[in-house]
Amino acid sequence: MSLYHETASLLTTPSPTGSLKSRIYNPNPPTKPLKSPPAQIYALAFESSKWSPILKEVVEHSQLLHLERKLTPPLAILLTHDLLLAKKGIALPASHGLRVAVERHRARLQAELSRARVRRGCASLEELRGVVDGGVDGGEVHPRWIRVNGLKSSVNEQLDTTFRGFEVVKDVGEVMKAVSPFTGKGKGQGPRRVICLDPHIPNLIAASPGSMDFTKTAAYQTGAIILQDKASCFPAYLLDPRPGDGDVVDACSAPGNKTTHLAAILHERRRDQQKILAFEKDKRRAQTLVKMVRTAGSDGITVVHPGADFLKTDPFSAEMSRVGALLLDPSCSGSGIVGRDDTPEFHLPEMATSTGGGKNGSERNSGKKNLKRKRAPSPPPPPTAATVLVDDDGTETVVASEKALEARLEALASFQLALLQHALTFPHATRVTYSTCSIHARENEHVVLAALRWAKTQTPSLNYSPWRLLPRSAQIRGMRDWPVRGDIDACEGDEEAAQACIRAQRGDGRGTMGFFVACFVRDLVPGHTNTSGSSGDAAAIQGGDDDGPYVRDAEGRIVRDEQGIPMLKGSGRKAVDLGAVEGDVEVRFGGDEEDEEDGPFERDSEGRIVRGEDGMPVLKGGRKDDEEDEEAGGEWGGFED
Ligand SMILES: C[S@@+](CC[C@H](N)C(=O)[O-])C[C@H]1O[C@@H](n2cnc3c(N)ncnc32)[C@H](O)[C@@H]1O
Repeated sequence: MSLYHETASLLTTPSPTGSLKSRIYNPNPPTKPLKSPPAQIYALAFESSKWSPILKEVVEHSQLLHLERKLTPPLAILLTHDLLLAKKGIALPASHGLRVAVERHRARLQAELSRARVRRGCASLEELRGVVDGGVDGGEVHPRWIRVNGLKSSVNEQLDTTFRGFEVVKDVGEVMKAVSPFTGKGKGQGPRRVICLDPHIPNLIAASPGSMDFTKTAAYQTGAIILQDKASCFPAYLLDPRPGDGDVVDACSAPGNKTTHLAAILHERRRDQQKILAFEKDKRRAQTLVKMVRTAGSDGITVVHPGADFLKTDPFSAEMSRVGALLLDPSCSGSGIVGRDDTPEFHLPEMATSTGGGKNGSERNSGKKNLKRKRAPSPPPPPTAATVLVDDDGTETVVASEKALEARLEALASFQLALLQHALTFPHATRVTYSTCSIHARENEHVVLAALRWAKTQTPSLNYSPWRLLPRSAQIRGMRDWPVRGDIDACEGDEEAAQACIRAQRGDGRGTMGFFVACFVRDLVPGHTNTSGSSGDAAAIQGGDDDGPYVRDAEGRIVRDEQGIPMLKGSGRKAVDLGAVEGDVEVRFGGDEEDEEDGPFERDSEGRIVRGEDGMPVLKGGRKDDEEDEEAGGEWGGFED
């Protein structure tokens, strides 16, 4: 059986179980071994399915099935695909009957493809490829998310170069609507090139699918832009590493989207003295990570540990002694990933069409022989989550029943919990994000709650308060504003925990993949020293960092002792001895910062206090702190930075 017959039979199996990949590589129940290379069958099946809405028109309008009686509808699509779109053409000997049957209609098929392209308003085949790759034909409309890499470029620079000529619209809904060379407004006008700047994640842009093949741009090839789903940007942004956090661990790093995002965040906040320690267990994937880190220009601040199992790291080793924040994004079921388990529908040409054939064509098509020809089986229904799991490392597991799915999720959840527990044992860590691209509560809220329960008894520390979830109100602004939160039932009715958890859902109009993230935090107990961030502390003591010289808790509030005295970073000293003079500390009069959600001072979008040119904090309402001091006339209100 040829490659084409095997692929046709695979694509037309009635009621298939599992995704296309699993049916080729790991069929359940087992089928006869394939004669053609599985990778070749997969590529042909996937690509032809993707193009099949267009190829269906080409085959129908060219009358191919009526002119070549030995072709079946699936064979016609597969062979036409390779003839018109594959680099090497039809993979059969030149004299093979099927190849000859299709090649003799090359000109006619080519002309029909050009017509189909023009009908879609595309000026070139490349443009049409962009539309098809963007999932417009048959797939779910999903924007192309592009993160501008602050280590290499800026949003303004990219707007002037890569996105020159793009229309800037106000939200992602408009971006998603702009894909309509087939439907709606853009019909017949070619794909509109539309972008919007994301309101939640800095430096993130959503572009209309099919507007451009960004992988071919100089910006992508030089690491100035990175293609990364919006939801996948949540963990590094939510982790929000601060100067006092010292080094940051990325526990499960490859391919490196979040590692490079962390690096960009540290760089933008001028925290290059902090290092990222990136672990990746899989050696092959670690190579991709190394490449990505280099291309993104993050190699200066990232130490990659290729082939290293995070579970085997010693949190008490010298290398880890400065680690104050960890990002944990372990392997998961991948159930939230867009386009992973969705094989595009395989569209088949109609047998008895007269389209484009005129009267003669219809008459010719009505012959007895034609009527006898077997009807093509209907296209396979898409696989369901209950039949296949494609994890985010690309591993597929066919699960034949709900019970098997449960067992698989259970196994993943225990592995995820073990990694999370390990992260929570780092002696100087005060922030840990846990994320998955899974939609299952079993891998998300349940793991988080189990880790919190475990941490209460297993990680007691004299230096730190117990681990807790960073509440929504204390999250960095974009994350606080993001409306999709954790599942309240999965959080056992705990509204606060559900609000602290962040979810993203596929297909809800916000243009993201399915995702989950939560941040664990704990505070340094007053009087104790966090030794994790010596570099950050040094800067803080000299007054050189951006959140002042005092120890702050995970929510940015100044930590005070029982008498209300702020603790100085690094030294564990009190900021001032009440019996002594104010000296080098700044004394603030007026309301206590804890009276308000984020204190009395103006803060920027990242929660940092805004200061005037002289370095004085600007009070809400526009006055500087020293002006307030004079006006307040000496009423004691504690210290502020
Ligand atoms: C979800 S992917 C990480 C994606 C990555 N954070 C990104 O944004 O590009 C999970 C990765 O964790 C790796 N991994 C799994 N178990 C690990 C372990 N025990 N230690 C280190 N890496 C591990 C897998 O090989 C896989 O590359």
